[in-house]
Amino acid sequence: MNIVLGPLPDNRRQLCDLKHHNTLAFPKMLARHPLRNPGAFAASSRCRCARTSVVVMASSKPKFQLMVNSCTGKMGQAVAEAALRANIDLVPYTLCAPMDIEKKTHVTVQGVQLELVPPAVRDVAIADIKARYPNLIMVDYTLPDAIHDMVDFYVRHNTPFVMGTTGGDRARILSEVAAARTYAVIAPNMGKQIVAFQAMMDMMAKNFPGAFSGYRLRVVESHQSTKKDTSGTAKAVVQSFVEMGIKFDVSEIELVREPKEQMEVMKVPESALNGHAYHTYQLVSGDGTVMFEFQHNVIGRTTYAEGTVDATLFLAQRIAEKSETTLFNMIDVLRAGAMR
Ligand SMILES: NC(=O)C1=CN([C@@H]2O[C@H](COP(=O)(O)OP(=O)(O)OC[C@H]3O[C@@H](n4cnc5c(N)ncnc54)[C@H](OP(=O)(O)O)[C@@H]3O)[C@@H](O)[C@H]2O)C=CC1
Ligand SMILES: O=C(O)C1=N[C@H](C(=O)O)C[C@H](O)C1
Repeated sequence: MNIVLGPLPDNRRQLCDLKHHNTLAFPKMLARHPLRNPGAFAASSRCRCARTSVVVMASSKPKFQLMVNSCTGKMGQAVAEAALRANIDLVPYTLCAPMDIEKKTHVTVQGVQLELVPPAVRDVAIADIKARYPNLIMVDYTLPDAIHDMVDFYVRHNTPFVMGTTGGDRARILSEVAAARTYAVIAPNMGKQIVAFQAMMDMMAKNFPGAFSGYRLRVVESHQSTKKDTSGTAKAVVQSFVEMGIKFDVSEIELVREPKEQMEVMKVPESALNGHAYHTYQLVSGDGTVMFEFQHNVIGRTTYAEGTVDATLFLAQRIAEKSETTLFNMIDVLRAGAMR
């Protein structure tokens, strides 16, 4: 007889199914049962006795270790903090930009020291890090200038990664990562509700192409003055509007980076000048009689950091089950019900 055990939430029933087994014959399996020890339960574990063969398909939480790169930066720091909140094993290293490591060797996240690994030594260091942390996933929030170099690094070392960094040649990045079959989640926005908004716009474009033809689009985005590039989120959303029939080039997106204008025009609170993301998309009909406006305004980094942690958990699950698909975006993570 074969019993195939399905994923959660059937685990309660699974435990009942297991009760008829002689527990002495199955000590290992019962010890690894998700209800007893969720962390240690591996996908596709197999257990046999004289009477019954049990193939366990469920995996509640695959074990992995997370290395958050660029923890000297705002998002790197926020993601590392979110990972600690989620009790994820944080690897005590972080890739950083070229710097003088004679002067600074570590960065601290919530009291945890992470050793800085600059580009000059990272290709050597990674072998040792992978040996010590065999189920390694990396998170990348570096800068548009560094994005291709970082992608090449993850691909070269076949290191699964979640990338929120914007900029670069997105088509080139996606095709390179897909061709290498390196497990990855890549998206310009990790905030759950913003991802849902993007999915909605995408569905509208697919279902009603041309629905807004003849409309004029105005896109205004405001971010902290240190942000050099145009919002990656705005660029992605504009793509859906173009598919809905609107003529618009991403170079027409209006960037607000001046603190005075941010406070007076965009109504950004002073306390958020160093970390905010305000986006407004306004669509007006050709004759000016109809207007639509969509807006998402975010203060701080928490929503993006939490979404990034969700993406790492999702990716760990896909790796554990040896998913045929290796490249994902945040809409995939949302659709899988993997966002808390
Ligand atoms: N997907 C999403 O939801 C979100 C995406 N983002 C994107 O994330 C990126 C980072 O944003 P943010 O954290 O605010 O920016 P920051 O400027 O605060 O941080 C960038 C970090 O990257 C480091 N860095 C630069 N080059 C390298 C390199 N070669 N290797 C390793 N680290 C490097 C910088 O180091 P140093 O300072 O020494 O140069 C810095 O610590 C941007 O592209 C932004 O648009 C931001 C928020 C949400
Ligand atoms: O740099 C930021 O801050 C953000 N960058 C992402 C983008 O460019 O779309 C996401 C969000 O806007 C915050």
